Amino acid sequence: MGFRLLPDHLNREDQQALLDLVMALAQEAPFTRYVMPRTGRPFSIDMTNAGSQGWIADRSGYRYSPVQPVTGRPWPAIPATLLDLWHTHTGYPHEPECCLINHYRGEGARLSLHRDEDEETFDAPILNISLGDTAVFRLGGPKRTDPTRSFPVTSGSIMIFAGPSRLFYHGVDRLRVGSSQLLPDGGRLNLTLRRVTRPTR
Ligand SMILES: O=C(O)CCC(=O)C(=O)O
Ligand SMILES: [Fe+2]
Repeated sequence: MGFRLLPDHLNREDQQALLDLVMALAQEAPFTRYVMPRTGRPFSIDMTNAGSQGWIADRSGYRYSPVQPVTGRPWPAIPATLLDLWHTHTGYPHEPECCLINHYRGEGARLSLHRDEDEETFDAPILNISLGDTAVFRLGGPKRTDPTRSFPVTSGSIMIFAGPSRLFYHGVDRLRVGSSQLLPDGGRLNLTLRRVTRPTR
C-alpha cells in the first residue's frame, strides 16, 4: 500500500458531473482566499469544503472548522458520488469527513511543498481528484529535505496517498494553463477527501 496515480481515470461525463457538483457546493459555501498563519500572506488559490469538517487557514493557524469562516454556516454535505469514489479507491471502512476543494485559477496559482498533517488520524488514505488544467505535481518523501520528483496530473486523474505516502511532502508547482477546456473559465479544481477525526467503534 502506497502512493498511486490513476491517470485520466474519470471519463469526461463523470468529470462534468463532478464539476457541476462543485459549482453547486460553491453556491452554499463560497470559495475563499485564506491567508497564511503569521505572515498573513494570501494563498494563490481559493478554497472551500464539503463535509462535517472543513480545512481553513488564518493568521492564527491551520485547522479544521465545522463552519465556513465567512458565512458562519456549516459546510454542505459531501456528495454521494464522492463518498463512492472514496470507498472504491481507499478501502477505508469509515466515511471521509472533509472534501477540501482548491481552485487554481490560472498562471501563478500554486501550492508549496507541505504535508497534510492537521488531521487527528493519519490511518486513512487521502484521495485526490483533479479537474481541468493539468497540474505539475511535486511529490517528495517523509522529510522536507527528501528528493522530490514532478509529474503532470491531468483532468480526471485520481491520486491515492496511502500507507507511508499519506505523510509525504507534496505540492503543485504550476498549471499548464489552457491544457483543458473542462472549466468554463479555465483553471483547475482539486478535491481531496480526508478523514479528520479518529473513528470510534
Ligand atoms: O492540488 C493538488 O493536487 C494538491 C492539493 C493538496 O495537496 C492539498 O489540498 O493539501
Ligand atoms: Fe496536501
